[in-house]
Amino acid sequence: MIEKLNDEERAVALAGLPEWGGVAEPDGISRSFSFGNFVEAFGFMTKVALLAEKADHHPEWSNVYGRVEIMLTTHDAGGLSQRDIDLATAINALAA
Ligand SMILES: C[C@H](O)[C@H](O)[C@H]1CNC2=NC(N)=NC(=O)C2=N1
Repeated sequence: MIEKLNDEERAVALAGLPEWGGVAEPDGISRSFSFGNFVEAFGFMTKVALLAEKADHHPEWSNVYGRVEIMLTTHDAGGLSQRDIDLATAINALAA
């Protein structure tokens, strides 16, 4: 069973993900991505979807034209876990 990160683990993880901010409710992290148009944004979402499915860890997200908002939390743990940090790191690599 995956567990929530403790305060120290959380601080270390967030320091390594400066583009991501903490979300209180639900306990997680979020990042906003901007693309030039809808096709680029949706192409990015398609890549994230494949990553997420492979990891069996799925984002809560929204898209408006070229903007994609992603929030990561672990339902099974009731908050932020290492699985969110791993997925955020992989998403950052995709967006780089
Ligand atoms: C049954 C299934 O494996 C679980 O519900 C997985 C799927 N994707 C998930 N995604 C996220 N973000 N949190 C989870 O706890 C989670 N659990």
